[in-house]
Amino acid sequence: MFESKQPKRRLARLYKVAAIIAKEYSEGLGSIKQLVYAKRDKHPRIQALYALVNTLYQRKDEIQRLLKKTQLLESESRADPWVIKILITELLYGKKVLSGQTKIEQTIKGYEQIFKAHLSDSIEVPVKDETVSTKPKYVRVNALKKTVEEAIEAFTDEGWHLIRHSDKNDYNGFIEKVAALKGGEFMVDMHVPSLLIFPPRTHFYNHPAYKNGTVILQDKASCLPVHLLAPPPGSTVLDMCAAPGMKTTQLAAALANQGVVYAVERDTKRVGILKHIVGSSEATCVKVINKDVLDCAKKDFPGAEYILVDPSCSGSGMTERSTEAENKDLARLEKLAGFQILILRSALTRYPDAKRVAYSTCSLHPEENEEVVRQVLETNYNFKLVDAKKLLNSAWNSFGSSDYGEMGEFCLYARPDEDLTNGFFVAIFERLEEGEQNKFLNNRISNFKKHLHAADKRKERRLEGKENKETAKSKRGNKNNKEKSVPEDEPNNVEEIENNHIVEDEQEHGLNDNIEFEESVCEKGAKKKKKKKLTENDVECQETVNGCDEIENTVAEKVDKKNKTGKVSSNNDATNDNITIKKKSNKNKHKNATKLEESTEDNPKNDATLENDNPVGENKTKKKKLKHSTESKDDFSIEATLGDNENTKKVKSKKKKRKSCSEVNELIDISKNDKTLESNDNTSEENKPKKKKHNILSEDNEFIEDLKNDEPLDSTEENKPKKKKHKRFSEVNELIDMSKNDKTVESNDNTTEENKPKKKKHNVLSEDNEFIEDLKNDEPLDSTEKNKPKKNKHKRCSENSESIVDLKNEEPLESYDNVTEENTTKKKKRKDCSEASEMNIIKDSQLKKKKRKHCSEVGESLETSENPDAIEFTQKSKKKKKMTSEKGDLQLDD
Ligand SMILES: C[S@@+](CC[C@H](N)C(=O)[O-])C[C@H]1O[C@@H](n2cnc3c(N)ncnc32)[C@H](O)[C@@H]1O
Repeated sequence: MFESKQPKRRLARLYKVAAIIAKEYSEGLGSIKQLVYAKRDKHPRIQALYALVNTLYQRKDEIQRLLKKTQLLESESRADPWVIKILITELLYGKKVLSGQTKIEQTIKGYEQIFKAHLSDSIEVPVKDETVSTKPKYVRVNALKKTVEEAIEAFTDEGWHLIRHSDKNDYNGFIEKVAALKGGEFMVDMHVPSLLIFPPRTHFYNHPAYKNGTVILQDKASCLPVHLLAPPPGSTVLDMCAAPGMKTTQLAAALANQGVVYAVERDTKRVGILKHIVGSSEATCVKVINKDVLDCAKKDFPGAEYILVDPSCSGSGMTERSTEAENKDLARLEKLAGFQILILRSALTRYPDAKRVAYSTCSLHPEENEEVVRQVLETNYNFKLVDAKKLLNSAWNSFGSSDYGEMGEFCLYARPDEDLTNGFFVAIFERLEEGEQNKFLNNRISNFKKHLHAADKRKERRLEGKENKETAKSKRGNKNNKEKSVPEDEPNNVEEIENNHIVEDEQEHGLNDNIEFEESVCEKGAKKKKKKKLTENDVECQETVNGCDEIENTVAEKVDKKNKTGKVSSNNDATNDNITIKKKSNKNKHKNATKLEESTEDNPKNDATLENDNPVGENKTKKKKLKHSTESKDDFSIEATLGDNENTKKVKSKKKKRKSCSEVNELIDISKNDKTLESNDNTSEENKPKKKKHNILSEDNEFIEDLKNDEPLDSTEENKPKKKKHKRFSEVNELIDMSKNDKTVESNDNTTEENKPKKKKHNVLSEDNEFIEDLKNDEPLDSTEKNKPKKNKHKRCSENSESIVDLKNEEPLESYDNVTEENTTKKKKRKDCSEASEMNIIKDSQLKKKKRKHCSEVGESLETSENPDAIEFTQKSKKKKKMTSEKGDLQLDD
C-alpha cells in the first residue's frame, strides 16, 4: 500500500471538540474547565482545549467584532459558527497558523489580513492569563477521616512547614501571611479550623490524602456558609442545593456523622457526582435525594433544623478577575434572583423546625445577594438576619452594601482581592425567639399582606361554599335560569370572578414555585374563559460549584470512568437550573418551552484555573478593593408603591391606555385597611340588581369608597346600594392574588397547602412568582436603577415602573414575566405599569374590553395618578357621571 501524501482533509479533532465545548459553555452547561474535563475522552489534550476555548472567551468581543465586520458567519452559513470562532482564535491568538487543508480553514486563512487590519484599528486589550492563579490553595481536612492535628502532622512529616497565626482578631495580619506563603509552607485558616492553606498552584490531584478523601479541595469562601450555619452533631440538616457536595460533606463532618443531612439535588447527573463525593468522604449521615427541592415539604425532611440554601447563581465570584463582577447580564441576574428568592423563601417558611438558615452564592452581584435577602426578609415574621461580623468575631472586612443599610452590613462577602478567596456571599438567618422581632420586617408590606392573607382564607371558604352550592344545584337538575337573566357581559357572581383567579394546585406542584398561572377571565356568556398561550421559560443558569471545580472535575472524571459514559457535562440542559413560570389555559395545557439563550457574550465564569506545573510563588495579591457595584438603592417602601403619589413621576404612556394607575393605587391603599379587605367578602353579586357596567371609574371610586368604610363586611354588602363591584373584585382579587405569597411567608406553606382542599389544576398564579412580581414592582432590582441617579427614598411607584419598563424594553424578563410576552405586543399600553399589576390586571382588563365603556375621565384619572393629588382627584372624578368613550384596555398601574 502506498501512503497517500495528500494533505489532511479533515478538521483536526482538537478544533471540533473545542468548538463543542465553546458552544456548551455558551449554553451554561458548565465552566470551561468542567467541560474540558468532561470531553477528555474525546480529546486528551485538555490544556490545549482549555487554552483555545478560554482564549476564545477572553477575546470574544474582538472576535465578535471581526465576525460582524466580515459577515463571515453569514457567508459561511453552512459551517459551524463555533468552529469558525475557534479557528479564528487559533489563527489570531493561538498558534497563529492554521495548518489544515480543510475548506473552512482555508477560508479563515483567507480572511487573515482583513482580520488583522480590523484589529489594528482597535486598541489591543491586554488579557490576563487566567490560568495563572494568585489565590492560595485551600484544602479542607475531612474530619470524618482525620483530625486537623493529624493532617497537619502528616503534612509536616512530608516536609511542609506550618506558618502560625495566633492572633484570632488580626485578620489583616492573617491575610498578609497567607499572601506571603511560599513554596513548602502552609497555614491553618483562622476562621475555619479544618481548613489548611497552601501556596497557589500547589497540586493535590495526585496526593494520596486527596485521592483517599482525607482532604477535600474547597475554597475558603465556599466553607464559610457551613461554618456559619454551624449545625451541631446530632442535628438534622437540609442542604437544598447539594451537588456536587462540597458543603454536604462539610455538613456531615460538622455533624460528625451523627444526625442527618438531607442532600437535595435536582439534576440527575449531578446527583451522581454528589453520591460519589459523599461516598468517598464517608459521610454516612447523608441522605441524597434527587428532587427539585421546591417540590418538597417539611414531611420530606422531618425535623430539619439547619438549612443550607446554596442555589445556582451567576458565579461571578468564581473568577479572579474582579472586572468580571462588573459585567452584568441584568436579565439573567434578574431571573436568577427570582429563583433564589423562591428557594430562600421556601427555606424560611416551609420548615417549622428550622432554627438557622444559611443563604450563600458564589456571586458578587447584589442582585443575587442583598437584594434577595431584602426581598425575603422584609416579609418574614419568623426569622431575623444575623450579623455575620459578630459570628466571625469582627475578624472580617467585607460585608454587604451599605445601600441596604444594616441589612446589607449584616451580610458577609468574601472577595478575591481582599480575602484571597473566591467571591462569595453569605447571609445567616435565625428563627426569632419569643418576643424578638425581625427588625427588617417591612410592616407596611406585612400588614398589607396579612390582610390579603386573611382575604385569601375567606376566599377559600367561599370556594368551599360554592362547591357545596354547586353540588346542591346539580342535584336540583341544573336549573340555572338565574344565569340566563344575567346580562351577557357580566360575570355571574363574585365567586365566579374570583374563581378566575384562584391559586391552585399547590399540592400537586409541590408548592407555589413551579408556577402556573391561569389566565381566565370572564367573557361574554360569563363562563367563557380566555385561553392564553402557554409559555415555559427555562432559565438556564450557569451552574456554579462554589469553588469546587477542581474536585468536581476530578470526580466527574472518576464517575465517568466508572460509568463508562464518558460524559459528565453534556448537552443535556439538566445541568441548568430551570426556573419555570408557566401559564396554562384551562383546557389545553400545552407548553411552549422557550430556552433562554445564554449568549456567548457571557464571560468565562467558574473557570478555576487549570493546574499547571508552575512552581509555587508569585503570590502577588491585589490589595485593591474590589469595586463592588453599589448602585443606588432606594429604600423600599410599600407606601410608595401603594400610592406614594407625592413622589410618583410622570407616567409616560398614552392617556387612554393607562388610565388606571390611580385606580390601583387606590385599591391598594384601601386594601391596606383590614376592613376594606373584609368588605371584599360575601359580596354576592347574585343578590344584587344588575347595573350598568360601563362606569368603571366611578364604580371603582365608589367601590373604593365602600372599601374605605369601616362597616363590617356582611352588613355592608347587604345594606349598600348595589353596585357593580364584582368587576373591581376581580381586580382586587388579582391584587390579592399577587400578594398571596403571604402564605408562603406566614405559613409553612406546603404543609398548610396540604390541608387545603384541592383546587382546580392549573389555575395557578404562583404566589411566589406573583409575589416576586409584586416585589419587583415595589423595588426594582438595582439593575434597573443602575443608570439612574440616586433618588429619594420612597420614590417608588412611577420610578419603578419606568425603570422596569426600560429594562423590559431592552430585554424581556422571561422568567418572571410570562405576561410580558403577551404584553410585548402591547407595548404602548404598559409603559407605565409596573410588572405585577400589568401581569395581573392587564389581562383582566383586556378581556373586559368589550364589556367596559369608559369615560374620558379614565385618561384623566391616570394622568392625575401621576401627581400627588391623584387619589383625591379620582375621588372627585367619580362624581362625574358620564362615561362617554368606549374603552378598550384598562390598565391598572401601581
Ligand atoms: C451552586 S450549586 C451547589 C453547590 C453545592 N452546595 C456544593 O457546595 O457543592 C447549586 C446546585 O443546586 C442545584 N439546584 C438548582 N435548583 C435546584 C432545585 N430547585 N432543587 C434542588 N437542587 C437544585 C443545581 O443543580 C446545582 O447542582
